[in-house]
Amino acid sequence: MDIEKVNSMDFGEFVDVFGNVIERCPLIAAAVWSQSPFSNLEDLEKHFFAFIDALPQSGQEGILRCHPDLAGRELQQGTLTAESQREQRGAGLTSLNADERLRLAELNAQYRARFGFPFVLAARLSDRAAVPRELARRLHCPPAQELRTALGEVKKIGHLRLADLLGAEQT
Ligand SMILES: NC(=O)NC1=NC(=O)NC1=O
Repeated sequence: MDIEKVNSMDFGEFVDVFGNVIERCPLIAAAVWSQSPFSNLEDLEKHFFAFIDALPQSGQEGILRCHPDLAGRELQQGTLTAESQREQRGAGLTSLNADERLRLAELNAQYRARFGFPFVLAARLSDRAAVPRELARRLHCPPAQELRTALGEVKKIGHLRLADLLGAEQT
């Protein structure tokens, strides 16, 4: 898909295509559409990220809370979005043994209890060994710093999802 195609989309098409660039936050795509036309992928991405950066902390934490846990209940129940399912499978999180799954569940619970939002990491850039290690490390970060780190991961996930969408059908 090229940027001309994106710029030709009406509101409904745009949100259909880009509504899950930020996990379960179609509002962001709905807001970004009004910034059309976009000069390229970087410009489109810049508007997604600017929306996130302009939110109050409650809104930014809300975005994090829209993310399913890594290797959590939704993965077990098969209720993940298609993108999230692909990302978590790609990181090997669908083939954890019982011990690995339990450890991740414990770490996720500790993290959420400390920060009030779930641990978010770009799974496609990680793997089954690195996820618990990174979670354990970030668990000790100061809350203000951890919010910034987690939002950085949301942007990495968004960047990869946008690249998939715009890179798709590239001949
Ligand atoms: N809590 C999370 O980090 N969730 C996720 N990271 C991804 O890359 N995909 C997800 O669903």
